[in-house]
Parts: sequence; structure tokens; C-alpha cells
Amino acid sequence: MTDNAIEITNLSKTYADGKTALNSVDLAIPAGSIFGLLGPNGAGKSTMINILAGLVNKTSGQVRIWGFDQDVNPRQSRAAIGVMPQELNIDPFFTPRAALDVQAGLYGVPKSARRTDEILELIGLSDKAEAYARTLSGGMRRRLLLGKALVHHPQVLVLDEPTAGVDIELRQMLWTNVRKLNEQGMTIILTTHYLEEAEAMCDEIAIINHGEVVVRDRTSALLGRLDAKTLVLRLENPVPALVLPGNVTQEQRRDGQIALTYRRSQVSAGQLLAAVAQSGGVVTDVTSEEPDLEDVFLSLTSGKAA
Ligand SMILES: Nc1ncnc2c1ncn2[C@@H]1O[C@H](COP(=O)(O)OP(=O)(O)OP(=O)(O)O)[C@@H](O)[C@H]1O
Repeated sequence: MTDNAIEITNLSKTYADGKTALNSVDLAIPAGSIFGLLGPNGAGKSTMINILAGLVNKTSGQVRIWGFDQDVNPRQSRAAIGVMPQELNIDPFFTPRAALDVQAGLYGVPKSARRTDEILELIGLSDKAEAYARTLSGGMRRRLLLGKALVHHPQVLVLDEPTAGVDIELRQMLWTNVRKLNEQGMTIILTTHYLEEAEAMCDEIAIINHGEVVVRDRTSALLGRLDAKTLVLRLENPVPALVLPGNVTQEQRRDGQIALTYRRSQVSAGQLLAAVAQSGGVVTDVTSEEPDLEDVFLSLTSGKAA
């Protein structure tokens, strides 16, 4: 067991055309976590995943997977990681059972150590084990890709946009599987464009922009970084002019409620409610809205103030 499943040090990648996709990236991913890799299109996520998977050669830097340096122990570091890719690259003439067996063979898993039936069960394809892949639905193919990433029992599983364009049922199934694998001790790294998904699934998140890690933190701490907060009030009677402390913005919602957005560092919810009462407002209901990951993401990748 190692503390960090992945240790990336000073990692850079410049493609042959001169495009720098990663610029001196340092990133440690704790063993046992579900770790989110987020960033706008072209940020460098796929490049990083492809380097981890051994599909793209880095220009410089060091990558350790499960304690194995990619350059010193290429075989062990490759054996420690499984990648579920974005594209549905499945041989149409193989059955799911054959596809899993071939993949296990590629990784040198001896027949006695293969868990083909267990994996088929996990991905819900036991009853399709002998069907030609070309007869499988898109969702089934995607599940087969997850199965293929698991044949060599990797300690680290990378999911590259696993739920892009899939229906809710498949998404739920994928997440149930991912949680189950994580509970069994597998470290999960996932890229997603669905920030809600990252917020719900990931313990920690790194946001990449222009080939650099702009932030890396626990998901809860990232959300806590944002100072803005909103109180939504329902008042017994309309109040013509609320007198509020400076810097509080007021918005009339369509349902008659009033949203007050304030900075936690400047004013408290109690002070705000007291100011409403002093202005003659009788509050009948109050809820609060927290900033979400999308706010954090936008503030870090577009330079917009949080
Ligand atoms: N094979 C390549 N040759 C040249 N440039 C490339 C190559 N692959 C990626 N790039 C460039 O490197 C940068 C990072 O791309 P990458 O695919 O890693 O980003 P990404 O964060 O995965 O984006 P997306 O979310 O769109 O998949 C982009 O500017 C891209 O155009």
C-alpha cells in the first residue's frame, strides 16, 4: 500500500507541432480516493490520462503509479492502472466474454486468475456474455469498456468522461459500480464535464487550465472557498425599500421571494435578517443557497471573480 496512488512531478508535454499541453504539473492523488480531474476543453486532461495509461510519451517529468516509476518499472506501473476510454473502441466480432479474455491475455493474466464471470456480473452483461459485440447497445458497449479496464485487477481505475451522453439509468449503474469498486479499495480518477457529478462523487478535485493545475483541494474545501452566499426570503408583505448593509445585492424572484446575495466575510446572515426586520419586513420563510462547483470552476478558469 502506498499513500499516493499517483505521483506526478514536474510533468510537461509538448506535442510534435509545438503545442504545449502540460506545463510542469505536480499532482499527487491519494490512494483510496475518488479524484476528479476537471477543466475546460483543451486544458490537458486527456494528455495527462494518456500519459498515465502509457499511450502518450511525456516530454519531461516523473510519473509514479502505485509507487512504480513509469521509466524505471514500466511493466509494474502499467499493471497498476486500468483506463476506461471515451471512445467505444470495441471489436464488433468479439463476444463480451472473448473481449475480456483477450484483454486479460494482453495483460498476461493467467487463466486461473481471470475473473471473467465476476466482471460480467458487475457490468451487468452476464446474459450477453456470448452475444457479438456488434449486437450490443451503446450503453452495453460502454459497460464492456469498464469491464476491459478491470481485467488485470488494477489498483487505480481511470474513467475518461464515462457518462458523456449516456442515459440516466446507465449513469446510475456506472456510479454504483464505481462506488462499489472504491469501497473495495480501488482508487478512482475521473474526468467529467458534469460538475454536479464531480461534486457528488469526488472526495478531491484538481482543476486544470492551459496545461497547469490551477487548484487542487478537497471538494468541500473548494466549495468553502467561495465567499458569496445567498439568502432567499419570503416576506409577509412587500416592503418598498429594504435598507441593507453595503455590498448586498437584492433580486426579486419570480415566485415573489427576495434573494439577498452577500459576502460571508463582510456580513452575517443574522445582521442581514436584522436589517430586513428594521426595514419593516416580516420574514415568513428563509432558505440559503450555497455556491456550487460551477461557480468555483468558472471563477478559476475564466478569471471571473467569485
Ligand atoms: N496529438 C496531438 N497533437 C498536437 N496537439 C495536441 C494533440 N493532442 C492534444 N493536443 C493539444 O493539446 C492541448 C490539450 O489537449 P487535451 O486533449 O489533453 O485536452 P482535454 O483537457 O482533454 O480537452 P477535452 O476536454 O476537450 O478532451 C489542446 O490544445 C490540444 O489541441
